[in-house]
Amino acid sequence: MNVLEHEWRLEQERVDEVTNQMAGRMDKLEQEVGNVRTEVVNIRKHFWDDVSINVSTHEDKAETYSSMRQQAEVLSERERSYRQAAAVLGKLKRLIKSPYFGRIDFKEEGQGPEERIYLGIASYLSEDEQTYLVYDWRAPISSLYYDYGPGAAAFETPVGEIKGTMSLKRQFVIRDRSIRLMFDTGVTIGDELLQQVLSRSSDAQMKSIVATIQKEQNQIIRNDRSRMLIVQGAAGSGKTSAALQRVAYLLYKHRENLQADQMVLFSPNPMFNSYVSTVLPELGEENMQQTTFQEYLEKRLGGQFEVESPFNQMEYVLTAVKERSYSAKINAIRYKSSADYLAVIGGYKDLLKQEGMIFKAIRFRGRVIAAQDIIAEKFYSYDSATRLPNRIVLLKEWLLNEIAAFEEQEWKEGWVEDRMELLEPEDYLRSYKKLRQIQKGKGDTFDDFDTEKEWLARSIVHEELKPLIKRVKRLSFVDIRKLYVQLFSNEQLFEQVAGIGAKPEYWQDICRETVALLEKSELAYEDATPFLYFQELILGFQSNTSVRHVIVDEAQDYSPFQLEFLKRLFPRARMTALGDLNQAIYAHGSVLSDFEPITALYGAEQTELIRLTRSYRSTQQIVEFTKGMVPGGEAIEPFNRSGEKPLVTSVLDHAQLHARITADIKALQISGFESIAVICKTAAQSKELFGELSDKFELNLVTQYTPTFEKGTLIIPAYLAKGVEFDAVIIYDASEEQYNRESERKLFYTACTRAMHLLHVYAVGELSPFVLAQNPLTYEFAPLPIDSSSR
Ligand SMILES: Nc1ncnc2c1ncn2[C@@H]1O[C@H](COP(=O)(O)OP(=O)(O)OP(=O)(O)O)[C@@H](O)[C@H]1O
Repeated sequence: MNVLEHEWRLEQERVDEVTNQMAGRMDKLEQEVGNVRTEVVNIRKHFWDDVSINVSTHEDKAETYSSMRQQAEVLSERERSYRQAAAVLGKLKRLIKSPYFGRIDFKEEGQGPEERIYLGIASYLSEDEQTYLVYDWRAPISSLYYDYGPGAAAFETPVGEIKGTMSLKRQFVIRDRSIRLMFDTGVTIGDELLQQVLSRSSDAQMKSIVATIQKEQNQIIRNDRSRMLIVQGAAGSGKTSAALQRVAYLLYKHRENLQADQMVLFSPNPMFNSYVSTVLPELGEENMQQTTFQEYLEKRLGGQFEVESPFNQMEYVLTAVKERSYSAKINAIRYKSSADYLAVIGGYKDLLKQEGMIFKAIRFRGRVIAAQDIIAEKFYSYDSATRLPNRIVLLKEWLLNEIAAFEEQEWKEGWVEDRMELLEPEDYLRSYKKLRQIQKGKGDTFDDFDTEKEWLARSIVHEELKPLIKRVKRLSFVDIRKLYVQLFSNEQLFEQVAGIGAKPEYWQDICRETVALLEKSELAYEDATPFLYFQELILGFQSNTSVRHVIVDEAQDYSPFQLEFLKRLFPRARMTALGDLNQAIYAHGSVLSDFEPITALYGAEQTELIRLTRSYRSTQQIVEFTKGMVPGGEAIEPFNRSGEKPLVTSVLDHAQLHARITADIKALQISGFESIAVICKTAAQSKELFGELSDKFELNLVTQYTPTFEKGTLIIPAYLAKGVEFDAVIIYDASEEQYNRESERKLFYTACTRAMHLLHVYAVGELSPFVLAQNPLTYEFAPLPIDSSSR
């Protein structure tokens, strides 16, 4: 038997020993969980049997109360034990099949013997609770595994750095309690293991990467210093993966005072949310909150406006190039997402402190309770040093008093009497009964016809005024919409806050379009965040102080407005912003194209930037082909995993394109590719292609409303494929006509970088310059067929 075989046998013996112990503990726990469950059920069933109820005297009442409390405490203690035992059992069920994935032998400088440390997804102690048989991958000592190879090594603990020497680093793949693979590794965590992991086929759900976290990713996961952590990473470099393991790490490190629902992930679309939702549960943690920025905007503005979705905006940007209003729209999008416009909104708010607020008159049945100018006058009579939102609150109180004073008189009006006569007998009776109850409480008698009539009249007025009072309480007397419109309809005002010459190109068109949409109660996507931001500056920010950590994926697609908004919305949270400049596909450009706005959010001293340049998703051949498409791409390093070169095929027309793609999909399915995506440029193109191909095989069309990510063959617009990956990618039409403008470069790059193992690019006619510019050695080329009979 050679050394390796001998070692393998010893390790398997240990696996057997540890998992046998686990099995023993699970048996005990299962029994315990069963017993506690029965107890809980019994206590609930007989709760009142053991409580002595006697309320005759004061003492008896106190005794009854204390006996009830005791019983409730017993119940909640038992429920707690049940939950705890069930959680441990759940953890063991996950651990037993694959108790650990790594081992390091480490000797601390100047301290006792060398220690063997085994790492798994959770820690596991020996029966006597003295020895860690498995360390949680998030324990301080576990970082040795990710940061060092054999040799001098050190790790941070809450009490300082511990130095020592690592003599062995070993990796395992254990399935069903048996070692399937075992490697002794160098500094990078086992290329062999990573090779294995990365050559798997893609999945409908993202996988955890704890066994193969790379050193630079570990820096992201364990970074707990900065208020803002920015990760700029190449496509497929593991930004999302690192962020999710980071959530798990933070939940572990701060388990005493951080819960999963205090962390929020902002994703690019709902489908992505479903794609990543299993990673944390796989690691034994509860999921964090997940949302999209659009969902938040809908929640806040959906009642007032029809808010355009970012995908509809994107569809317009990609398809309407030839429309007359196109350039104006693009300029509007850019300007309204810019730091300049953010400053304009801030300046406008400052101006409104002094003058210019617009209110809606408070009217009731056509009569004015408080006129616009009176409200404005009242507003500006408050101390100008008081913040706008506080002045609005004072104004609200004043208006409510005005309404109350109005109500005091209104019941005498003729319409009330008319209304009373129309009351149905049941309504009358109900009011009468209610009134009697109230009178009884006051100790008065109620027998006077006039009092009854007055009361009834007052209650009619009060009911009628309720909706108005509600609107005032919601502060809808502030005419935010008109105030916002002013910026685009009052040139002098705009110049006053923005300065002369600050207007973007196509200003007149932008103004016309903005006003027209708002009048129809529609809000373009580029206006939605500025509008909400402006509203909150005036009415006060709604903030969520319980959230402690915000993770923004695809942060390059967020405007400075949106980031500023998130900062204000979660004032007590730290932020992790993950992005890739080269995937900034929205027309408003990218915050990360210039780190300024994002760094400025919390200031340079509270901000850290980590770059990831190694790409893990795609084969070396795919990375070599795609990296040349984007500026700075030369810094992207492929992981050493080999595959076929991307295949670029030119076809004559769409009929031929469809025939080729159909044949390609069939061949890929036969070769066993489980997830195949045909990536189109737009939703419109995807829908059309789906119409062409859907009767040929099982096919799914992904739209902005698709809630979950499925395996199989699908058609998807490029911008919805962000963040996800497929075994094989077919680019629908990489022709010059489709991908030519500079703004389409990043979209094309994003589409191509979704491929893990295989990339096939088709084009009708002339190839896109983004393909032509690549080194011809990085791809295979099938030129235009001369003979169209090959169709
Ligand atoms: N350390 C790792 N071990 C194993 N797999 C990894 C590792 N890092 C990344 N991967 C894999 O690489 C792929 C890409 O990872 P991920 O989606 O997190 O990258 P990303 O940077 O967010 O990509 P993109 O910006 O292109 O959406 C995933 O399949 C992920 O599981």
